[in-house]
Amino acid sequence: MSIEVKGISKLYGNQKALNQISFKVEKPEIVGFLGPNGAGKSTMMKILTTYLNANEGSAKVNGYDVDTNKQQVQQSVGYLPEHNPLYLDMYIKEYLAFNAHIYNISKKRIDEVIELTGLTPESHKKIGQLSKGYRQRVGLANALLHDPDVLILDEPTTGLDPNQLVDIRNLIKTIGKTKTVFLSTHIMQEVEAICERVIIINKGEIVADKKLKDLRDEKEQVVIVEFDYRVEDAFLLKLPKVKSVTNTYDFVYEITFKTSEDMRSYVFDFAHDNQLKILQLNQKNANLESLFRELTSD
Ligand SMILES: Nc1ncnc2c1ncn2[C@@H]1O[C@H](COP(=O)(O)OP(=O)(O)OP(=O)(O)O)[C@@H](O)[C@H]1O
Repeated sequence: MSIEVKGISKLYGNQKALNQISFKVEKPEIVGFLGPNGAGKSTMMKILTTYLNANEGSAKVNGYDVDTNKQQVQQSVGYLPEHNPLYLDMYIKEYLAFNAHIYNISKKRIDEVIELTGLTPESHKKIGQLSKGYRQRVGLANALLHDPDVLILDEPTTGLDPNQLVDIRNLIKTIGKTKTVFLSTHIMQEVEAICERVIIINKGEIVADKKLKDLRDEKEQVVIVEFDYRVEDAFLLKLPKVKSVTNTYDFVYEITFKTSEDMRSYVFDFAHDNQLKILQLNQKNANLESLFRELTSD
C-alpha cells in the first residue's frame, strides 16, 4: 500500500479542517482527491508530505509513518504544492540543480526530468520569465527529481491553457502507470480525464471513495424520445437497462436507464425494429459533475 490514512483529524484553532479521514491508495494508481474550496484537500496533502502534523489518527506513505519517519516519507514523495514556491531569479537548470544537490542527485537526472516535463525548449530561461504553465512544469520536474514512488500534486493544472492542460494531464497519466499519483482538484473533468479512482471530500469528511467506472455505472440517464404515434409503456420497458418509462406529452416519452452509457442508439434501433419513426431523441445525462454537486452542496 502506497498511502494509508487512518482516522486523521486536523484542527486549526477550533476549526476542524479534517474529521476522521481514512483511505488507502495502491501502486500504481492515480487517485483524484476532489472537493470544493476549503474542503480540506491541501491540509490532507500537507499531512501526507510531513509539512503539517495531524491532531488525531495516523498516516503512512510507502510504509513510513508521517510522524515518526518524516525523512523516509520525504524521500518517497514528490510534492507539488498548491502555491509552488519557485526562485524566480534562477534559471530552470540552476533551480533544479540547487534542489538536486540537496538530495545528491546526478546532472543526468536533471536533464531527464527537463525532457520528461517538456521543459527543454524553455530551459535557457529564468523561472521568472516563464508562463504559468511552464512554471508548473518546473514544479513537477522538481517533484520528480528524486524519482519518488509517490507523487502528491495539489491542483497541478490550475491556470494552464487548454494545450498545456492536455500535456500535463498526459504526463501525469504516464507517470501514473508505474507510480502512485494522488492529486487534488476541484475540477470534475480533470478527474474524468486522468484518474481511475476518486475520493470526494466535503467539509473535512470523505463523502465518496469510488472507482470512476463504478461511479459512472451507478448513474442514471434519461432519454427523451418522441415517436410518430402512441407506444405502450410496457413495450418501451423491454429496452435494455431500462428503469422506468413516463409518457410526458402526446407521443413524448422519458425513459430512465440505469446506466450512464449513451442509450440513444438502443432507442433508435428499437424504433427501427418496430417500424416507429423518431421525431426527436435527446439525452438528459446525470453526469459526474451533478453527482459531485449532489454530494458537496449544502
Ligand atoms: N493555516 C491555516 N489556519 C487556519 N485555517 C486554515 C489554515 N489552512 C487552512 N485552513 C482552513 O481549513 C479548511 C481547509 O482548507 P484547505 O486549504 O485544506 O482546503 P482545500 O480543499 O485545499 O481548499 P482549496 O480548494 O480552496 O485550495 C478551510 O476552511 C481553510 O480556511
